[in-house]
Amino acid sequence: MLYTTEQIIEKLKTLKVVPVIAVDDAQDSLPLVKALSDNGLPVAEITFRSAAAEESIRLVRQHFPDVLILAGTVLTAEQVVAAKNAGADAIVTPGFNPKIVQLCQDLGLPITPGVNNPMSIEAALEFGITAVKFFPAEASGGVKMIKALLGPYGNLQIMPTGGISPTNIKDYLAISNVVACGGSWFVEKALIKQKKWDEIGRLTKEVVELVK
Ligand SMILES: O=C[C@H](O)COP(=O)(O)O
Ligand SMILES: CC(=O)C(=O)O
Repeated sequence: MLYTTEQIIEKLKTLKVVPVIAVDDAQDSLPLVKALSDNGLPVAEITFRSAAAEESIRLVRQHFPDVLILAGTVLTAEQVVAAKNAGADAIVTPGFNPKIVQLCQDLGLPITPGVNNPMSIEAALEFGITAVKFFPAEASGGVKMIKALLGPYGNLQIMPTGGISPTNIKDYLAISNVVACGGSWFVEKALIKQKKWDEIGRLTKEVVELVK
């Protein structure tokens, strides 16, 4: 089913954490998403940083119909179409690309574009978008920068990503405009490569407990 942006944001608010993943072998996405889902995180941002992204989204959609799938690192129109056809619930981009935003809006596909300054935020507002990714969060000034941006742009709903870890995630989530944080520390490429599903499950449980 197609969710609205509002429904996606509501789901993200309950989940609080979004695993940002890149798998080289699409088959790995199944035990990976099972480890996440079984341990309290039925969500994955599957990024087009690997050639296996489209197939991974398709497999996860087939095997885990209830898992929220965000397609991440979407940089081209072709990737938007591929992600939609494979069954992604929403598109996430690292930066603000008006062509990608327009295409998603034309397709009725929710998009959370990346912003990290007033200029990109105002570009998003021009498209009627108030739910944004703040990327790269830590390198762009982190919690301090978000608080400064919320002065003029107090109605934003924000998903910080980039440099989030167990040591700072609670500081981000303490800001009421932050709906969820993206992160890869518990789904690192090395863990996936070595098929450490139990370890990923353990780390997932840890982060779910941490943000409760
Ligand atoms: O760029 C990487 C992803 O957006 C997630 O960031 P991270 O690896 O710092 O958690
Ligand atoms: C970082 C991010 O938001 C992305 O790659 O989509």
